[in-house]
Amino acid sequence: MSETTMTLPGIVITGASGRMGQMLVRTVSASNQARLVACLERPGHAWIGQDVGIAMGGPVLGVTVSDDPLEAFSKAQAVIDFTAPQATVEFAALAAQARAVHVIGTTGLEAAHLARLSAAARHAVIVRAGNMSLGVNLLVQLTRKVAEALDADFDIEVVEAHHRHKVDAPSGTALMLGEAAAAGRGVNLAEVSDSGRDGITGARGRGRIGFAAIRGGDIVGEHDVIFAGEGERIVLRHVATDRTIFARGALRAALWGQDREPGEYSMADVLGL
Ligand SMILES: NC(=O)C1=CN([C@@H]2O[C@H](COP(=O)(O)OP(=O)(O)OC[C@H]3O[C@@H](n4cnc5c(N)ncnc54)[C@H](OP(=O)(O)O)[C@@H]3O)[C@@H](O)[C@H]2O)C=CC1
Ligand SMILES: O=C(O)C1=N[C@H](C(=O)O)C[C@H](O)C1
Repeated sequence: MSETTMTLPGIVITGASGRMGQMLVRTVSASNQARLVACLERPGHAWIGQDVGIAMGGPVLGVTVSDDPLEAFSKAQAVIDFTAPQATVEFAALAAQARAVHVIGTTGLEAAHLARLSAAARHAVIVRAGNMSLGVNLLVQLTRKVAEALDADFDIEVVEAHHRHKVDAPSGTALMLGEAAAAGRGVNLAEVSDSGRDGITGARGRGRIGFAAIRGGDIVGEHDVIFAGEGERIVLRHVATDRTIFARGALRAALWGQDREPGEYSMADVLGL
């Protein structure tokens, strides 16, 4: 490794065998702005002890998959984490201890998880977003603007579609879009949210923000924000066709977070939106 390469920020990928984990390993190892320094999986995982490139069915990458986060984080400047809520809060405490930037793509986080992330962010930088793509983060801004411009004569519905393996609903992106719509309207999402309608639900309430989720096949991620009025309808849409958009966003966040003050940041901060 050259001296210049050694000075690049070192990145750890958690959940390296996952759909996003593998995409992140490819993106970081191909980057000339960062170094892949460690890959993590849980104890007992079949990949532990193997070279991550070989485990992925490709060429040797020179990084052995480990189950020791503390040791991995101690040699890194950033941790990119697309795993599951419980794992993410545990990684946040360890990343803060190591003063490594923690980029969190994990969705399905509840209030108790978010409180633990806020505690960790007192000591280190956390960048978290339910969607790390440029397109969705622009869509969030557009949603807020359209919601600001229209009154409650326009019903707002967020419809999302994902692959059959997704475990949380509404998606993290749908919630970001719902929050943006609520902010545009000057209301609190928790007070107007309708999700999972089924049976005799009664007529739609004025001013509610609805969510619907589709799960099937290999859909990467699709989101519509519908503003439905009398005689017209506005639909804002984002369609993801390749997970590299999320991985590129996450790497950008990891680089952006270097030398920032401890705290909680979003992709809107990273992208300057
Ligand atoms: N913000 C964004 O832009 C995006 C966010 N996501 C989110 O990222 C997350 C992961 O998605 P995806 O890659 O599709 O999921 P996968 O299930 O494919 O991958 C998750 C990985 O995390 C590992 N993991 C889960 N729990 C633990 C744990 N307790 N300790 C260590 N490792 C653990 C899994 O290991 P094991 O198999 O052993 O359970 C697996 O390797 C989801 O929350 C998803 O919504 C996804 C795409 C974009
Ligand atoms: O689980 C996924 O796959 C995705 N999750 C994120 C979400 O919950 O919105 C982002 C993207 O849509 C893919």
